[in-house]
Amino acid sequence: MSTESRTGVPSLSNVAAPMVNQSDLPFRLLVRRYKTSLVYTQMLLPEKILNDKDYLDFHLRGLGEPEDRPVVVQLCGNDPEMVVRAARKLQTRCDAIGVCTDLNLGCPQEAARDAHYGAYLLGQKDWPLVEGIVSAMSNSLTVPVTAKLRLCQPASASVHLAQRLEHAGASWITLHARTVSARRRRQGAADLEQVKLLKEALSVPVVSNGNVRTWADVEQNRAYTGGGGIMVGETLLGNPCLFANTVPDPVSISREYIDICRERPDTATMQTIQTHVRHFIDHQCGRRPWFNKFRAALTRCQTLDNIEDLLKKVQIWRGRHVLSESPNDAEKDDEDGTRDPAEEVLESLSLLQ
Ligand SMILES: Cc1cc2nc3c(=O)[nH]c(=O)nc-3n(C[C@H](O)[C@H](O)[C@H](O)COP(=O)(O)O)c2cc1C
Repeated sequence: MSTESRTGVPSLSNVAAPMVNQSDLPFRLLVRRYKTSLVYTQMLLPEKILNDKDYLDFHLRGLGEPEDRPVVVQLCGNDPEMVVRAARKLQTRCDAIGVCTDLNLGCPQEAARDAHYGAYLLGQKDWPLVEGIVSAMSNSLTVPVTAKLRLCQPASASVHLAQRLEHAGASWITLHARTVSARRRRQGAADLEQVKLLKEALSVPVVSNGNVRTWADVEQNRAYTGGGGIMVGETLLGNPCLFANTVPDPVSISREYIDICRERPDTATMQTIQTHVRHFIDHQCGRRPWFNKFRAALTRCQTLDNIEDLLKKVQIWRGRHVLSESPNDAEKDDEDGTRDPAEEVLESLSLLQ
């Protein structure tokens, strides 16, 4: 069945993945400008949605406004009743609610393991619980319910879990086709054969996720897995224009993101904004000799104005690098005593050392 013909299911063709601290409203709005058809929020904690007003207010700010549609709110958790209660608070602000059985990253990885949610619900003994969550949600909510899985172990078991979730009411399934134990977390190729098998076995749409680095990967992934949706995480952080098959100027895209942050105050923390800008610049300039200096200065920025001043400096560094014969010349230029206005502004703010 095509995604378009299924009532209530948004277009799943080009999907921005849920990313803790990185799926903020300004980033969601940015990727939408560049042919991302559907955007997830970061994984939200039901208990905090229900009991922590500041947390709720922060994540509700701007959520589901007309420019932020279609959006999927992702919830984690292992208590069906609590997940449903939290989802009820959010369902008028989104187009679907997703359950996360795919969390395997840094610190939250330990949180997920300790609190027993995310990828730690993929073991067979927990399948009835995951089924119970999906079924409780699909019986109680007015919006479609969806689930995002990592590969089970053995990988072939993923099809059985996904079939059970389809019967429990999931309107589509996303498969991040790597296993939880994949050593370097999100590195390594995704097992697209498993995505293909899942598509053959399910009648609901399947979204393929994992290891897309370029537009060519998007096309190859779609062709190999038999068409349909592609979800991208890390690469969109560096290149938010991936789905438009464009590589943006890193300074321009940083400024565009910052402009959105100004238009939507208090929807992203300073740390989130710094991380986005670092990814944008890193994507194309991570090997430049000045990158570490930039990175250190970025962490010292305290305001959007500070970051914009730093971006002026980046433009100058990049210009020197492009004009210079070797990358080292850019460093030499930097040390030859030549002054420029942006540098003076930054030094007065103690952003450069
Ligand atoms: C910074 C970061 C935060 C993430 N947070 C979440 C999350 O909240 N929920 C989730 O299901 N997956 C999360 N993931 C996993 C991604 O959604 C995605 O499944 C994974 O990165 C693989 O896709 P990729 O290879 O395109 O990055 C996160 C990934 C990154 C890089």
